[in-house]
Amino acid sequence: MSNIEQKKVLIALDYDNESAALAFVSQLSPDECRLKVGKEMFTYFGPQFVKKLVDLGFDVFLDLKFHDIPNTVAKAVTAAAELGVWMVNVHASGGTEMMSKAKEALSKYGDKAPLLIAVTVLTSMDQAQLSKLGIDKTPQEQVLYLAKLAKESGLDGVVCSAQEAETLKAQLGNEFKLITPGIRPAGSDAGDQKRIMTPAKAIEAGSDYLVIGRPITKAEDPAKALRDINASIS
Ligand SMILES: O=C(O)c1cc(=O)[nH]c(=O)n1[C@@H]1O[C@H](COP(=O)(O)O)[C@@H](O)[C@H]1O
Repeated sequence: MSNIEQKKVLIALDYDNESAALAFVSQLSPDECRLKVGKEMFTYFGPQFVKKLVDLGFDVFLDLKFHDIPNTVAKAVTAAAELGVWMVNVHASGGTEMMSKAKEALSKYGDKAPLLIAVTVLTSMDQAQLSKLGIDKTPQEQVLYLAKLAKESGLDGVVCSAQEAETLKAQLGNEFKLITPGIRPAGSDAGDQKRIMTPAKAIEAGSDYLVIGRPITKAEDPAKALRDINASIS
């Protein structure tokens, strides 16, 4: 298995304890996965924690899902680029002006700019949840609609569920990256995730990267859980 194939897994480091997170990370190699830092760890441990992971040689996805006015988001993604992260995200529902301004702000980093990704419809949402927000489309239709806006705005890809991956690849092309959370190996607990798929099926459907948290971090042997998932998608 090549390193490129092995690095399709982005592990969601959703810990409330920095030492526990770092002890877990010490069992991993930057050749076998990338790491995602989200709102919980960033709020507890801040940019210093992100820097530690970057300094250990990991590609870091800073998952703060920025959603604000264009000026604020452009400055926030600039701060992410200064941290040296590999990927950063915004909510597509922040609009095309917000997304374009964020992309423009990263242009000065050239090859070193983080990938800029838009969240479409959260994988914890289903049709009933969308209807409650007054959105009359199916999750699939809404994801496609927002992903088209993200592409028009110059973004590098979207976060969606693997259930939409096939349609998005067909409509938006192979270069447009699909980052898919809601990944559950067969038999594992879905938890709060609604639109789920197994790692192998997600890759088959066209996912470029799999975001996986609890099925790895809460496993009895997390390093083995990662190895098993990598083996299942090789
Ligand atoms: O942007 C994300 O990473 C994200 C988007 C989304 O639609 N759904 C989603 O679950 N996520 C993140 O992906 C991770 C999934 O973790 P697990 O459900 O534990 O595998 C969490 O850190 C979520 O914040």
